[in-house]
Amino acid sequence: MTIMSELVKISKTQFENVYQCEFNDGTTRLCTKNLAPGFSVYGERLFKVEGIEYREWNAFRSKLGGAILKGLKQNPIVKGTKVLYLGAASGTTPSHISDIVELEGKVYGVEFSPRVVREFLLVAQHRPNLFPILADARFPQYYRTLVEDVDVLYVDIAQPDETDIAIYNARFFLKENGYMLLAIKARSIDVTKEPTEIYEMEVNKLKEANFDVLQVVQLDPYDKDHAMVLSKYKGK
Ligand SMILES: C[S@@+](CC[C@H](N)C(=O)[O-])C[C@H]1O[C@@H](n2cnc3c(N)ncnc32)[C@H](O)[C@@H]1O
Repeated sequence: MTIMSELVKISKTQFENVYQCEFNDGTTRLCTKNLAPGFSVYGERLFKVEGIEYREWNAFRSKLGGAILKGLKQNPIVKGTKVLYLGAASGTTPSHISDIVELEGKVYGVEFSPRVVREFLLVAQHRPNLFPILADARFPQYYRTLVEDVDVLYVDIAQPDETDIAIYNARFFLKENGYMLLAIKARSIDVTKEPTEIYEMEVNKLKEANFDVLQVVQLDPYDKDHAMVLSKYKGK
């Protein structure tokens, strides 16, 4: 475990269970309380304050972290939230969500690459609220018996038809008035169009599928040509 000696101050942010850490070199970082003390997931720094261990949350490695720093107005993920996460990869962002929802919440992480899921399983070993599922998000019927209805659907699969896949999963699992966080990678959808044009196209798909779009946060410089769309599901 790496203990940081130069941490000078830790303070709450407007978001539950998300903190701001200040270091003596003048830098600030987001951080979360480590639900799995002693374990770093992606090489992030760990440090203890008054007996509680925190983890640095690198916004260059996590689009939710980037969205928070770029002005996300509301984070629907709080203590106790049940989340279905599509595109969990090796668990970087899911691990911070696992910290935020604490043991009262659950994070079901769907990932279709077996190699990556093996790493995700190691992360989940120390986190009882994290449930890895090896499956293709295009076919929610294969994991419908493993996942309950959720408060939040988080989607980060960088596929050209990602928004359609997200909407399809929402119909299976997202509670009425539940929230969706959709990370859009403009270049996966159409390299010939301006990113803002693509965000608008995807937002229109959400509106047609009965979502209220609450905010579109552009993630540059943390993720170039990406946006995070926060929306609320009005039901089937
Ligand atoms: C950009 S990465 C996700 C990073 C991760 N969300 C994080 O912040 O830690 C996208 C992931 O989605 C996965 N993926 C892409 N298409 C998928 C699909 N149809 N079903 C499940 N996973 C998929 C890829 O294998 C990849 O690991």
